[in-house]
Amino acid sequence: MAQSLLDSMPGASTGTVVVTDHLNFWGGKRVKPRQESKAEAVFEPATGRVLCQMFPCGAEEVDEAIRSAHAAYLKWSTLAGMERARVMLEAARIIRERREKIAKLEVINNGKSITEALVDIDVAWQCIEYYAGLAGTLSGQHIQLPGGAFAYTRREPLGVCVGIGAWNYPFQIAAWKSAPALACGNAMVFKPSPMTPVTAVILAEIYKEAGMPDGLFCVVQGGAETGTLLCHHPTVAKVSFTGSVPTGKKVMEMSSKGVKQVTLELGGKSPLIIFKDCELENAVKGALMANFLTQGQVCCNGTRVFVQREIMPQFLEEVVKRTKVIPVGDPLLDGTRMGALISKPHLEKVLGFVTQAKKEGAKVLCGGDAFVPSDPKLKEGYFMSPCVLVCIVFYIQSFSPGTENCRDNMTCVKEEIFGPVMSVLPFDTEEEVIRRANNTTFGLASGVFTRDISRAHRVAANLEAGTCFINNYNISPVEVPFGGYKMSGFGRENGQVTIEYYSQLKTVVVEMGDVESLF
Ligand SMILES: NC(=O)c1ccc[n+]([C@@H]2O[C@H](COP(=O)([O-])OP(=O)(O)OC[C@H]3O[C@@H](n4cnc5c(N)ncnc54)[C@H](O)[C@@H]3O)[C@@H](O)[C@H]2O)c1
Ligand SMILES: C[N+](C)(C)CCCC=O
Repeated sequence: MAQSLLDSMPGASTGTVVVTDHLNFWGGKRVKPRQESKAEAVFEPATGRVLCQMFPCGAEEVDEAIRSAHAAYLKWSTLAGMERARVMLEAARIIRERREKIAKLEVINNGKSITEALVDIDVAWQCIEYYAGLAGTLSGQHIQLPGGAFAYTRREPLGVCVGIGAWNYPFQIAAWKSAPALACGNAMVFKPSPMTPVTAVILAEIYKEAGMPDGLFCVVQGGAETGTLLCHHPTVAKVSFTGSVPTGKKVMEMSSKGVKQVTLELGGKSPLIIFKDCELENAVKGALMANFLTQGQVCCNGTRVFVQREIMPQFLEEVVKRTKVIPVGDPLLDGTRMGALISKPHLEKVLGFVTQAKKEGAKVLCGGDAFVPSDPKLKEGYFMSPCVLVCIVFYIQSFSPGTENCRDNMTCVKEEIFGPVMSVLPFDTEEEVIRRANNTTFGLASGVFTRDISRAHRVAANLEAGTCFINNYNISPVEVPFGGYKMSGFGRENGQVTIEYYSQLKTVVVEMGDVESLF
């Protein structure tokens, strides 16, 4: 069925696709929803049109999906790593072959530009390929003990893992969670965001087509209620969650009841520090990459841009000049660089942050307004113009003039906006900027632009964040671990280390002589 949906993609344009296929998947097939009365409309962000209905799964459906995943796990986990790798490589090949069609569907459901969606799909198959490569390398240790006795360790899967995804990278998040899970011999039940239910089920079909046992990767649709059922289910061994901090806390609390392992990939308010000795053009490009991918709806975005005072005028001039010419519009057109935000309420929330920033004394240097493209079919879309705020408060009574705190206390500098809004702040010294950069409860990412190699590594070592980009931003190859410090979460996705988050170690102790009993 997905093939028929994907087959309609080459000719598809914004405003033309309607998805009527069932979006649940377990037991090796799409499953008709049972709670039709609970339907929720899913919108195409670029047009505001209804794309499909999302029917949340109830307790019976969640249980059925988990039982189907468990049955598949019993088969899959007995295969050798190399056997699992072959199937995963075939899945990666199929995704690569259908990348344009999957990317188009992702754009229609999410609103991001086709240029970015193609990269997301490429990252997804690369991730599956990477973990296929690791599947055959999973091994334990051999430990020699006195008297010829020995012990060895086995790296074993956890069982049925749950993946819960956010709406900003729907297909990629499903791949980032499932690839390491399946490589280790687990099964996964994945719940996409209710706002982007469409493409995870395509991944499920591709996994099946590649040769995975029925049920190995299941998709259940729904929101908080369905997520709660998944976190409480006794058969589930682990929950890997991507989303906001408040929901992450709930997931952790629910999972703790069943002593389930948890990975939390949460929000951020990451600092990007630009020193006066930087290569300015690269720093400007880095700041744009740090703020405007996926309409700014990226967890690791460097939204607090600290610029050393001496280069502030040049930096602002260049960053504003380039922000003003970002082509915003139909996300399916090759020339578009910024599409639509995920929903109308989210767009209003982001615009509200800009209004609040103005009230608190920030200056809007460009953008920050709702944007209506000239194409009539996009009139109801959720577009806004990318915004640069400069957060310098001189003589506002409610703040202490002349101190750094007054700027850093603005709402736009403290809270995750999750939209195309860059806040620029001046700084003077390295010591000061590190203190201010770390003055947040988040710790997902960070960045530094400088030509001074010692300073770059010193700053990277002192920033409290899971990632520090030196002289670039938002580069995350699948070989490199990704995850947060502080309230941005724990556990990692990507890289070799993630194998540890989807497997457990068994120790086997072997006696070669007689038992020496104390009794
Ligand atoms: N660190 C990362 O890798 C990463 C990546 C993408 C997004 N994010 C973060 O995600 C947020 C935006 O995404 P969002 O709006 O989808 O987040 P969200 O927390 O609202 O929802 C995330 C997922 O959790 C589900 N959910 C909601 N309530 C639940 C509950 N009680 N139990 C179980 N599941 C529940 C949702 O249906 C959705 O699938 C931002 O804060 C962003 O920074 C983080
Ligand atoms: C691929 N990026 C741009 C690093 C985003 C990772 C997922 C975060 O929202």
